[in-house]
Amino acid sequence: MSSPFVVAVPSKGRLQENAEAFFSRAGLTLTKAGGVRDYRGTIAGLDNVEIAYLSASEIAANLSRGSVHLGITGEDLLRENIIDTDKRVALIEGLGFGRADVVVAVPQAWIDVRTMADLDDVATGFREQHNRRMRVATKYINLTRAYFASHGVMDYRIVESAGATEGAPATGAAELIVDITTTGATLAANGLKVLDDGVMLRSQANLVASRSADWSPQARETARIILDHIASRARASKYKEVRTRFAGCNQALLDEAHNRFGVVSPFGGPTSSGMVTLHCPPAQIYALGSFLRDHGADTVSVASLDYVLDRENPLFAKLEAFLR
Ligand SMILES: Nc1ncnc2c1ncn2[C@@H]1O[C@H](COP(=O)(O)OP(=O)(O)OP(=O)(O)O)[C@@H](O)[C@H]1O
Ligand SMILES: O=P(O)(O)OC[C@H]1O[C@H](OP(=O)(O)OP(=O)(O)O)[C@H](O)[C@@H]1O
Ligand SMILES: [Mg+2]
Repeated sequence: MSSPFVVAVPSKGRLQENAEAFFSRAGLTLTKAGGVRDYRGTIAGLDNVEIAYLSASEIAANLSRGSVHLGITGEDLLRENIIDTDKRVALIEGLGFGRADVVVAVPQAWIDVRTMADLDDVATGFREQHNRRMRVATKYINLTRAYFASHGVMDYRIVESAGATEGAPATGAAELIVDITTTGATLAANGLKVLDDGVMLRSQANLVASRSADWSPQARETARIILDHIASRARASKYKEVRTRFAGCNQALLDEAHNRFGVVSPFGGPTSSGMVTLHCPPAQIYALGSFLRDHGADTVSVASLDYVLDRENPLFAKLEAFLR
């Protein structure tokens, strides 16, 4: 038997729920043979695929070392934990959940400090005045070093923080912090503010591929099938299906609909009786329906799409380009 194709999925919390829902929408049902406490699973109908339930940071580590082929984890963890991130892993697709900004935050009481340049001034002054460097509490050590260096801030030192980072300035453990924020509630509760140019990274959960996994021809074929499911669902959710039939429906009208509303006609132009099926971005549905009626349509029907299977698979194309 050949070695399994491994997909790493977050093992707890919001990321797990969202990741399972994401696979399920793509028609891929994850099942745990041994119940909720099992840390191995399968995908219904896909033999030789193993699901590994791991913490989000372990997923980044496993992708880096190649012990899983695909995984879902946050971009922040990838960029922090993998040197030369874009050489070791490919971020195939942002998934729209697990959103969090990695930010530089200082006490609100520092009213004159609004930017990284202000912070640089304060850092220099701090060192002269206190004879030691200003401390930054964070678990994002590599991201912080790179970002501070890119803004020319040198006079600081990092205090590694495992948790409750936002409390560090109040307890005197550090002068400022770098951490993730989603709603801003935790920063506000701790009397901190984000610098105007202090957003280091806008992170979200990504579908990620490992360069150093065992990419045998069979593994590539499995990836193609999984990514084909995902791409067909992604393509479907970008459009609604619009159908109509009226005598005045012609190619010129469709060209105008394409230019004005971003409509595509996947099955070609109108038939001789003016019947046509269009795909239209959801936000333009009403505008398109009005346009078609203005030009003679009596009825325009609009339906949601579950899957659109195209010959092209942009996600697999991205993986192939990365592995080349
Ligand atoms: N409000 C949030 N709190 C924590 N993580 C969040 C939040 N919003 C999004 N995320 C993302 O979720 C990921 C972290 O998930 P999680 O806390 O489960 O992983 P972990 O750090 O590996 O686990 P642990 O906290 O047990 O060490 C990161 O990519 C992070 O950006
Ligand atoms: O901007 P906000 O919406 O307030 O979210 C940010 C906070 O949420 C996370 O902690 P969480 O409570 O998830 O616990 P964790 O640190 O154990 O992940 C994160 O570590 C921040 O502290
Ligand atoms: Mg966490």
